[in-house]
Amino acid sequence: MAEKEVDDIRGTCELTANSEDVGVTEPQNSPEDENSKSSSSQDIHDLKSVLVTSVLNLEELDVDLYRGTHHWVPRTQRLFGGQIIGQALVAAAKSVSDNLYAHSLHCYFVRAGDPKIPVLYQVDRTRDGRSFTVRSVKAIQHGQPILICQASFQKLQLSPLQHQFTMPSVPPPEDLLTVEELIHLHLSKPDLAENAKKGLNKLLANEVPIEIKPINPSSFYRMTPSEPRRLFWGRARGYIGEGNMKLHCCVAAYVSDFALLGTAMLPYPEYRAQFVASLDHAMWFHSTFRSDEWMLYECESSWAGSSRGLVQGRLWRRDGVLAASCAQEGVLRVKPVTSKL
Ligand SMILES: CC(C)(COP(=O)(O)OP(=O)(O)OC[C@H]1O[C@@H](n2cnc3c(N)ncnc32)[C@H](O)[C@@H]1OP(=O)(O)O)[C@@H](O)C(=O)NCCC(=O)NCCSC(=O)CCCCC(=O)O
Repeated sequence: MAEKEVDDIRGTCELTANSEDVGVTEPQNSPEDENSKSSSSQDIHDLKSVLVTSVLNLEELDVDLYRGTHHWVPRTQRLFGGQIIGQALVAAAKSVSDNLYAHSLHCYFVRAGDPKIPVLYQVDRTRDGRSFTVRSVKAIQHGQPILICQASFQKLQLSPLQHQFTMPSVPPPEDLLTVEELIHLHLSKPDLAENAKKGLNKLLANEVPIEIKPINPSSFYRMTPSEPRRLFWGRARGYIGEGNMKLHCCVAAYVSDFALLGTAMLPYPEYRAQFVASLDHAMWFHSTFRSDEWMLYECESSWAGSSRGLVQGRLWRRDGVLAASCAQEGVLRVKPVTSKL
């Protein structure tokens, strides 16, 4: 395996990070949750997800002021964007009443997050309306904002207007391998270089709180040039349970930053990332879902240029209901694979 391939697997795997009662969405035109668990997957869900016991479990310091810590930090040594978004949504949701559900959020990542210290979340109660309520959250480190986020919440309101795209047809998660199983497959190759083995073994030691099953592993890992589109099944590792949609939205916000921006690099395997970071992230919640059950994440990039890339994501329940959509722009500074610089 080439060094770049290990790097790409590492880049993708490392971008899953680390969070009890949160405070975010509910059934908007919600069909029944048909995402029932298969008995074969039950055993690995016996342990509560570290996402709910740790990362999304913020400490309340004062009114509308919270502190979040990190469970996992990517190799880049800057905080995982999904963690900051998920924690910001938890903080926002804590100041809204139980009959309000998150329907959208809009964030800018203005500075890199420092993994050595916790993050403070300061909530501003921007507006409380009859139907919609808006919160602004500043994530702060070293006295300066690292993320600014607006989140909007709505009372449950039904409507006769309902449509959605159709979910792509893909093999079910039961027929696919997890990232860890794929790594084991690579490790079993007799001609694998020692440094590649070392890199892959390090990856296996990572405690990534999300389980991933790529639909097409070779394009997922940029082994061949492909259209800027990436599909994978994903779910929170461990048990979360049904009932708390607020929490599931925060977990989904966390997951939504995973492997999204890298989609814009899929057509260019001859380049490797030199500096890749998300600049902004928006998300819309459409329906009830369980983030600890398999959901299809469909990522596509509509544009790249000017050292930036634009990507869109759709999160599907396995019964075909569109649960959430997101969009993100990021910095993409690259260098040729052959470059030693
Ligand atoms: C750094 C951000 C994006 C702002 O950039 P800029 O305005 O350029 O800030 P500076 O502080 O002036 O520079 C930072 C750094 O970059 C170098 N730089 C600047 N311009 C250029 C250039 N044209 N060419 C080359 N290098 C340039 C500059 O010299 C500095 O280098 P250094 O001195 O070595 O530090 C800023 O807004 C920011 O950091 N925002 C936070 C972004 C973030 O942390 N996002 C969340 C994490 S990323 C993530 O979790 C998702 C990744 C997904 C990847 C995937 O899906 O595969």
